[in-house]
Amino acid sequence: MIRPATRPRILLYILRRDIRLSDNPIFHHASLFAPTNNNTTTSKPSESRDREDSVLSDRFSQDYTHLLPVYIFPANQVEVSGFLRNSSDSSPYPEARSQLAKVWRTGPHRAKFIADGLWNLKETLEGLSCGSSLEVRVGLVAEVVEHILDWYAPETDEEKDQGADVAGIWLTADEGTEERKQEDEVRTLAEQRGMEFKVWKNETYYVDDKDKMSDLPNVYTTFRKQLEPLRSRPRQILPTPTELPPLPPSVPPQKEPFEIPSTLGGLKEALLAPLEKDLTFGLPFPPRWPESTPNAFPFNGGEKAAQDRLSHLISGGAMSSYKATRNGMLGLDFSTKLSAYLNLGHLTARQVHWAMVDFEKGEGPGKGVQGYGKGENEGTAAVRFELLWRDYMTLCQRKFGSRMYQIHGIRDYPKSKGKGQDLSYSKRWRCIDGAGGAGDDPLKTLDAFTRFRSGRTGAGLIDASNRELFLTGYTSNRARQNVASFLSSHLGIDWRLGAEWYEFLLIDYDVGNNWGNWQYVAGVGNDPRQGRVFNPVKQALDYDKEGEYIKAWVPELRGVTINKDGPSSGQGSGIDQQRLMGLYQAWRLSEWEKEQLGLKGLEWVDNPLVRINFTVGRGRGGDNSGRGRGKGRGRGGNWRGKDFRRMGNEDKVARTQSTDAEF
Ligand SMILES: Cc1cc2nc3c(=O)[nH]c(=O)nc-3n(C[C@H](O)[C@H](O)[C@H](O)COP(=O)(O)OP(=O)(O)OC[C@H]3O[C@@H](n4cnc5c(N)ncnc54)[C@H](O)[C@@H]3O)c2cc1C
Repeated sequence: MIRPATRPRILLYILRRDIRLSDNPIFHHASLFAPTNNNTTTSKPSESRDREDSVLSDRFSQDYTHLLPVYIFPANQVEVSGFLRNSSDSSPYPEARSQLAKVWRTGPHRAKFIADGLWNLKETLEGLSCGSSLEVRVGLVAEVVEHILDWYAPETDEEKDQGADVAGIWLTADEGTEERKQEDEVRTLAEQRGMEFKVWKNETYYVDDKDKMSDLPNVYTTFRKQLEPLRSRPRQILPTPTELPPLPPSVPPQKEPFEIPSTLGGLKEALLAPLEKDLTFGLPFPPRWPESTPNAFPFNGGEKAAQDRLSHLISGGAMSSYKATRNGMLGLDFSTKLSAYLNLGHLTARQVHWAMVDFEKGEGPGKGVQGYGKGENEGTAAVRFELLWRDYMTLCQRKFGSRMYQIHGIRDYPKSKGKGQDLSYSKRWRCIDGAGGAGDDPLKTLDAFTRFRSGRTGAGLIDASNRELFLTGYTSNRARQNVASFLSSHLGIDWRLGAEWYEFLLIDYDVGNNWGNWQYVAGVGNDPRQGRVFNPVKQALDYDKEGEYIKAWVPELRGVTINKDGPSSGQGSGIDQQRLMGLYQAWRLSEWEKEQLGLKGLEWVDNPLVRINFTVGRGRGGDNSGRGRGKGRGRGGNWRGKDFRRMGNEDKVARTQSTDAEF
């Protein structure tokens, strides 16, 4: 049928975790429908590499006159009651809380970061001066899409002449099970109405050339070896559009009973209002910001902020020194802090790769920085290695689907005599509903989980990390590994509670990366060396050598003096390690010192959840063999098995007793 040229043909673009204009296949393709279609690229070296792969060779049967980009806050994942038009209205949706711990699914830190990203994109689109913009909606994704389609659907002949057709719906693939369900529902709507429907590949991957998930190895190292050398793998990035089809002449409003604020401040307020009704988030002793402790993640969300961060990492030399600093816990640049930008789609891993290539070739910013123009260095190689971990966890999400969220994880246990897996081989967990088979008292388990969340376990490193996470939405990879190991191994608590808590708080939360990493550390995921346990005292000695991180976030312990010129216990550092023991676990301080520092009577000092008996000093109780030393991705320095053998010759501490949770 030939339609009148004036009748708008709308392409509906449902944005999800692809909140950027650059290296975005949907915006790139939509730009081909722009009225003048004279797209040019920006002149930055890393953005000027046109791709010639299959994405660009797609041809579309439709042509579109208008582009309607819509971002939807999904009501099952983000609490949307703050968007209600009238305070007397109530939300038609249940609260967006997690299944087990019933905590919010999206906390304040991530909510603000998402809002920043949306506003930045909206302003960027409007800045193109071609009539484009971004619309924000709240609700269940399929319901919102249906509302938009219904609003445009003509009911009378007159409307048919004046109206517009939504002729296609595009969105970017996402691997979570809920996201896949959304996709299916929207596909059904599109098919029912005879529209074009296309799910575009998620372009934030570093490589992603695995189409058959049965080919994905269950061990990361095998996967990585298939792809090495990593520097030669990534595809080119897409040019940034300079013109897009305009918004349709009229745009459906947000469905009642909600309304969308017209400013960034208003958007944040609406997102935060329900969360701020209880700022303790259910904790009797919520962490408070310690005086003079800086935030290690003071960044705003958005494509511009992501690009600024990337430039800073390259020009300031942090990318090149990454290998040496990545296990840090304090400060701005010990690691890239790009995860949130990548996971919300403000940046792609390929943009990171090509920016590093420019540096390595001496073509982009960073002149004068060590390694400029000298090819791949230890730091840039290590960043690529980690970006591939991100791919891998995301692909595991695609491969294993809902098994990522099951208590027994993705591990294959032997078949039982009848059918199915014989789960008697698997670990028993302490659960807050008592269903984990550990014979625990659910109330005590809940109490321990509450203390864990509050940063009041008595293990300094764990408490510092959990307080930091609560207050900032970020904590380092080193700290995350210890925290996850502590909850799942030392406390024996259902690791999924920890994963839900992280989902609530992390700015960089990503379904595959969060649940995959929790499984990995809890020993039910794809770690080929199962049963590893991180010893948080040993780890603190290795990575918080002077206790600065613990003191930063657990201010009650700032009075514990560490003699830097004292006997070094053979470490040669001059740090008195006996003193550190009291910082790493305050129960080890003398009664006199506890009294002096006002620590007496604090539950986490007097009754820690776990007492890790640990001796410092060469040759005391340790096994110097170095057997079983951690290899691979820097997860070493941890302890394996019941006897907690020393893992490396460099270790000067030995654990003399096994630990048991004291609850
Ligand atoms: C229990 C636990 C939960 C985690 N949850 C998440 C999560 O929800 N989202 C998330 O992005 N990462 C998660 N991680 C992985 C890792 O801790 C973060 O990616 C990293 O700390 C983010 O900081 P960064 O960007 O400075 O990382 P960098 O050290 O600078 O690494 C560069 C990039 O590589 C990727 N990366 C690094 N380490 C990992 C890893 N172990 N697994 C997958 N990708 C990695 C990230 O995209 C990161 O931005 C988790 C790790 C653990 C142990």
